[in-house]
Amino acid sequence: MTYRIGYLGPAATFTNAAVKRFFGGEESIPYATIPDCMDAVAAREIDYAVVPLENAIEGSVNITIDYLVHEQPLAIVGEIILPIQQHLLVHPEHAEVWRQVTRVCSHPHAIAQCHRFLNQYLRGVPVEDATSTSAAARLVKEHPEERIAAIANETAAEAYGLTIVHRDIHTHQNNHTRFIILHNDAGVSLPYEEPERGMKTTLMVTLPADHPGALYQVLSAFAWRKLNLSKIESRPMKTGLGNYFFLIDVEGAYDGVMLPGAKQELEALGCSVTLLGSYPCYSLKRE
Ligand SMILES: O=C(O)C(=O)C[C@]1(C(=O)O)C=C[C@@H](O)C=C1
Repeated sequence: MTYRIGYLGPAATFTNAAVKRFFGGEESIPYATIPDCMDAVAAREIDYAVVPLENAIEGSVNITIDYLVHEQPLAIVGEIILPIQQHLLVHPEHAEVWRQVTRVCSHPHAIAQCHRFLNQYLRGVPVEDATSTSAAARLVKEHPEERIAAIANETAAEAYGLTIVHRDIHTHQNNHTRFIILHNDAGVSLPYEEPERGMKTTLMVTLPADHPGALYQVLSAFAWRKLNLSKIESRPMKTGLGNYFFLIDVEGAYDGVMLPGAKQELEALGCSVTLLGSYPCYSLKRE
């Protein structure tokens, strides 16, 4: 059976690279935005959506977290980590004069990953957001009459016939992005090899009321069970200033007694706890 995998398009985004390398020969379908891609899973147009969640330099992709929590409650069924290399691309006609570009376009997360380069080499040049890195590359291809640069990957340069005029322009070299695989059914397991990075569980926790030590109590439910947290992040509930939920990543699968026990303890304290997924974690190597 072939699966249909949705990703943030057009072709040659980093998300597309993660899908191609992880899902191999499955059918992949581009969507213009992350929410579109998630809605398509909910509507059962596709089997899985792959969306970016966090970058090593720029941090969380808030739209992914917020849409998952507030709008489209899909299950996280897998994680893929991909090495990220950002390059500066221009139309071949402008390769010699790339320092004279009049604007730089890319996905906001990619722009943020390259601030040092932009400050050093293209200070003062207007920077414009695109829906993805490859959407920016496509724009450059479609407007040879304008001197536009895109920040994107090598595959985008090939796909849109652009010249890479500066390689590896991301500010910190150890650049990686975490992508999550979303599905309608939390019970589905990925039909792939054993994950080399083991299992992880993501919980969304809201506190009953703000009081001294509330977060400490939450953390202690994990601490005395020796459950290792790999990430904790607060995001606004969007119900008013000062109201937050916490996203907590715990090493290990949601099985046995420890993690379900921690969830029960938090609920006994009056917290609301939602299991967003318990899933295998894969890492792709630099090609
Ligand atoms: O625009 C792309 O190429 C994407 O796949 C999106 C995205 C992101 O949202 O973080 C993915 C990886 C990189 O960190 C930069 C951009």
